[in-house]
Amino acid sequence: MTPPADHPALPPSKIGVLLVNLGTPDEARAPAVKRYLAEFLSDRRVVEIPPIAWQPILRGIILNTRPKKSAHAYGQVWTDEGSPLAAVTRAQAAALAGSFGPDVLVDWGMRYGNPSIASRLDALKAAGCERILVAPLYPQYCAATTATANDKAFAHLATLRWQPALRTLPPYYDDPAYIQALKDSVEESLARLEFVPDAIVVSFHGMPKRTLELGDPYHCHCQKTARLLSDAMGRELIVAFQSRFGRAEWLGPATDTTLATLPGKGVRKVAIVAPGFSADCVETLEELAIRGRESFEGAGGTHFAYLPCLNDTPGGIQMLQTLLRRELAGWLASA
Ligand SMILES: C=CC1=C(C)c2cc3[nH]c(cc4nc(cc5[nH]c(cc1n2)c(C)c5CCC(=O)O)C(CCC(=O)O)=C4C)c(C)c3C=C
Ligand SMILES: [Fe+2]
Ligand SMILES: [Fe+2]
Repeated sequence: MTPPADHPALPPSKIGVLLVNLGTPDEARAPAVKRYLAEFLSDRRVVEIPPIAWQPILRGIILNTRPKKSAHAYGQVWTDEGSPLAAVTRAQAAALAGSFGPDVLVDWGMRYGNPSIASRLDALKAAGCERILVAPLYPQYCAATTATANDKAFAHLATLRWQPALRTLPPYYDDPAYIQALKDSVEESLARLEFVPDAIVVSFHGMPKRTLELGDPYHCHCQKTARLLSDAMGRELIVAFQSRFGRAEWLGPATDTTLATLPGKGVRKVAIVAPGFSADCVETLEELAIRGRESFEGAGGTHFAYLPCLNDTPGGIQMLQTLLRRELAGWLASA
């Protein structure tokens, strides 16, 4: 039956999957980094200082000093496909395309910068997706990452007259598929090394300690991931937290201090892995693989290896397929 003119025909109903990661500058140059940091560090889920006190510090000091330093760090890891974080997230979406059948479209977006969550939700909706699974790619829940990604998606829905149905991917810090993928990836990377490490450091992104006291489960999620990985591998792992920012106390022990003290304790060969990052990025490739190595070797370490994230490896993609298929199951069954 032909619909009346004021009710245009819609494309057939589809399902969308939107992979979401943190975000990254458009270029490895200070002005682009400044734009990105201004948006990121103005998020009240990330910096929980009242704006009246924080914005003068951010605009008056941090955005005048940090972009240049960070742009240098980005410059050291930038690729032909752009920022590693964007390149890997794009590759993950491409590798997942078609995994769930022809009626499930897979796209990707960033919480800060481009492509924005709003623009990709609009694109999925325009392509006929009436149901969208938003998948923040953070294994460990944190209000500063998972919650703010979901907030942003729902805030965009608040602007729409005709909303798609939305669901979100829960954290997967203890999911057997995630732990198995990590174990396989770490063991494959270790097998390729030309040395046997005395110790393996597991480095998670840090957070202000106060967030743990306020009830954020992030620290517990990180510890559980590390314990399960340690059990699966049958060996001890050293847990540490990286990327400290600002003057407040952060979760510890700090990765840089840990790396600098290990040689003094007889650990001269080390491997380091960052299971909280679903994609390699400036925090892993520059902070760990470059500066971490400098700290360790500067303190007398002789062998250092950074083990890559799951990224778009076959094992990483298979793990994402398992997690996403589980969330899509109800929708696929009713399609
Ligand atoms: C208050 C500051 C910050 C908090 C809190 C924070 C939490 C947090 N971040 C990630 C993951 C990533 N962070 C990345 C970069 C990055 N993080 C901060 C600050 C905080 N992060 C800054 C200032 C930067 C930019 C780089 C720099 O200037 O040092 C990235 C990489 C982005 C990229 O472009 O490659 C990721 C990923 C998590 C998981 C987390 C809390 C659990
Ligand atoms: Fe961060
Ligand atoms: Fe960093």
